[in-house]
Amino acid sequence: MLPADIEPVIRDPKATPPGHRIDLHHSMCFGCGSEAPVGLRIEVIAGEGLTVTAAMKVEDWMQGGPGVIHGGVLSAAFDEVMGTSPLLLRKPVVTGHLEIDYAKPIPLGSTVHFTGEILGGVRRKVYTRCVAHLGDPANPVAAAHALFIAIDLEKHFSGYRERAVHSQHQNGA
Ligand SMILES: CCCCC/C=C\C/C=C\C/C=C\C/C=C\CCCC(=O)SCCNC(=O)CCNC(=O)[C@H](O)C(C)(C)COP(=O)(O)OP(=O)(O)OC[C@H]1O[C@@H](n2cnc3c(N)ncnc32)[C@H](O)[C@@H]1OP(=O)(O)O
Repeated sequence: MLPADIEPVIRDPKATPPGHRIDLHHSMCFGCGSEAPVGLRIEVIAGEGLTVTAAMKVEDWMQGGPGVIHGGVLSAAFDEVMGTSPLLLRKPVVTGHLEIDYAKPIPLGSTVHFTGEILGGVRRKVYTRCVAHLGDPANPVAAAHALFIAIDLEKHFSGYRERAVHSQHQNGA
């Protein structure tokens, strides 16, 4: 999936320091928003270099097959974790392509641990990967690759902002 012309990218010196939450999105986001009525509420933590980590408790409402997580919920979680990582480059992005390998069923009640990293970039394209496990990094339960495209925030959302759902505490993103 990685292109032949992929180039190394460099963490921005002003990026969120390792160990701190990367918190530049909005509170009503399905993936990370603390005020979204339904959502994953994932906190993505900056790691060293081009890495991020996150954890997500698998709640009953995330059920797909009996007793296990729905694949789309896991996909959304991967999207959130990997989509936040380009903020280490101080680049806001949207998802262009996302692919998941589901290796093992993930039981309700478990905690999924994510480790993501930026692999490189080409022009506006940022290539990432992420691995998920349930506590033992040597036993992954799923893995993902995704391509994100850097955007101009104002331009990209200009035609949609009047539809935005706002929290009671802010005017929205
Ligand atoms: C403080 C402010 C707070 C505001 C917060 C709001 C947003 C913040 C955003 C991010 C920051 C924070 C955290 C993010 C957290 C989670 C992430 C979740 C992300 C999502 O869940 S987001 C929803 C799903 N996502 C979409 O809603 C995208 C719909 N889509 C489009 O909006 C356009 O499609 C777009 C913009 C992608 C491209 O359009 P465009 O016209 O700008 O550019 P263009 O087409 O030229 O593509 C440029 C280069 O990407 C290549 N390319 C494009 N698409 C490709 C594909 N699918 N496969 C392979 N390559 C692809 C081209 O081939 C070209 O490559 P090359 O350079 O080689 O020519």
